[in-house]
Amino acid sequence: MKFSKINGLHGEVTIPGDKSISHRSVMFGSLAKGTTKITGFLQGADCLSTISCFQKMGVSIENLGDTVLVHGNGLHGLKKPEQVLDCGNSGTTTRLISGILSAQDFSVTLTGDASIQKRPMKRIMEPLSQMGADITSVNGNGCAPLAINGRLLHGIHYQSPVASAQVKSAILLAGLYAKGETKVTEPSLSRNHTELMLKEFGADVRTEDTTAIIQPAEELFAKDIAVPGDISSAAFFLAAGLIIPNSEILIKNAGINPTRDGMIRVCQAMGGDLTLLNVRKTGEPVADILVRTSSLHGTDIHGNIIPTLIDELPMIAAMACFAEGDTIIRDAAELKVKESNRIAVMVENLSAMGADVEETADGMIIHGGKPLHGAVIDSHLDHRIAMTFAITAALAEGETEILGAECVNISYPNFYQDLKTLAH
Ligand SMILES: O=C(O)C1=C[C@@H](OP(=O)(O)O)[C@@H](O)[C@H](O)C1
Ligand SMILES: C=C(OP(=O)(O)O)C(=O)O
Repeated sequence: MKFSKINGLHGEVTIPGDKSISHRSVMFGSLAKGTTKITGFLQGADCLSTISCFQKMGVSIENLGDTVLVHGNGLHGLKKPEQVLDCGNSGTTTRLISGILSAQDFSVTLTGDASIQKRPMKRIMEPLSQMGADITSVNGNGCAPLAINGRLLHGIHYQSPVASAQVKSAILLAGLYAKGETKVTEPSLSRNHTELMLKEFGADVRTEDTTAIIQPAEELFAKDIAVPGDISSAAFFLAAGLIIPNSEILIKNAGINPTRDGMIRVCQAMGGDLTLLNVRKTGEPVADILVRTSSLHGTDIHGNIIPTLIDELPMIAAMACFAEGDTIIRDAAELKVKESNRIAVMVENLSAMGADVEETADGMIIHGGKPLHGAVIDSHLDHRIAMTFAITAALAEGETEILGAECVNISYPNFYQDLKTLAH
């Protein structure tokens, strides 16, 4: 797909549903008694993989488009699937479902696409095994396919070496079924949707500092969920509105959970003109964000803020190319184990466009201010990389071609249409 310069963005864009919350709504709804009505569900390929996995385990799920009805089977109502469960491209599906499956009374094999089969699963296999789970990597490489023989589990207190909501959630979900209390302490707080939502479904879960604590549950109960817009999807238009000259856009319905709002804080620290309007609660806090073209300056991004903007770092790195001075991103080694190695892929592609950017062991240094030119960009079939470069191309001289651009269907199927509408 080919992209070129944009002279300004104007108008409004309504952000599609949050991917993390959409996955969890289907999972927790499937384990609850009664019907969970989900509105604002993200119809991205990852969330459809989650629906398909639970349907294969006997849960009746009606996908009506924006609304999804999950007719839950109760905490102990999943059935052994007849086929292998295919998690597609979704790390969230693979890791969270593993926590649930470790405690069922059947065996199952989980797999996914070529990218999923390279992503690290030891990070969940180790703590789940400590809880008594029987979970193995079929090829012995610590990656999917995973063979899980459901077992009786017991609670643990796990000190996670990484701030990862997927690791934390896998353990908490296993903890729903375990004997005794389960605790997860992480080095800094990752997104807390599992804790907030499981509580709404009736589980006894609480947070103390960076420790999440769950008690075993007898039942979960259906709960209607209004999914807020995904701040990680909004991030592309936040950046675009700030860096594309002559822009003024209203980004509607963005979730602003404090464990996810690092992008907003970084844009402000760089001198971005952002105004949060109509701040409200639809389960989680939500706002409309007014963005205007701004002169940005470089910043230092490291420490506890990293998990709150982990998926936004590719876009932030590209945005920093248009800021005055240096932007230093540290403590972000997790980027290497996403859908692609997002440090290497960002440095490779930004450099191809003429940017002055250095790869470091746990991040990047971006020397802003160099004019960019069009190039052929390999998305490595990573949706965040494709969207980042569709925006970056809007500021580059000449044409940019993005290979594998259709992979945006993972998290934002209408992304290119929305960009086109704002550009007119
Ligand atoms: O729990 C979640 O929904 C997610 C957690 C993050 O992954 P990690 O837990 O691996 O950091 C994030 O990158 C991913 O897009 C979604
Ligand atoms: C890392 C991501 O997702 P997942 O881990 O669910 O594949 C992402 O959406 O950027």
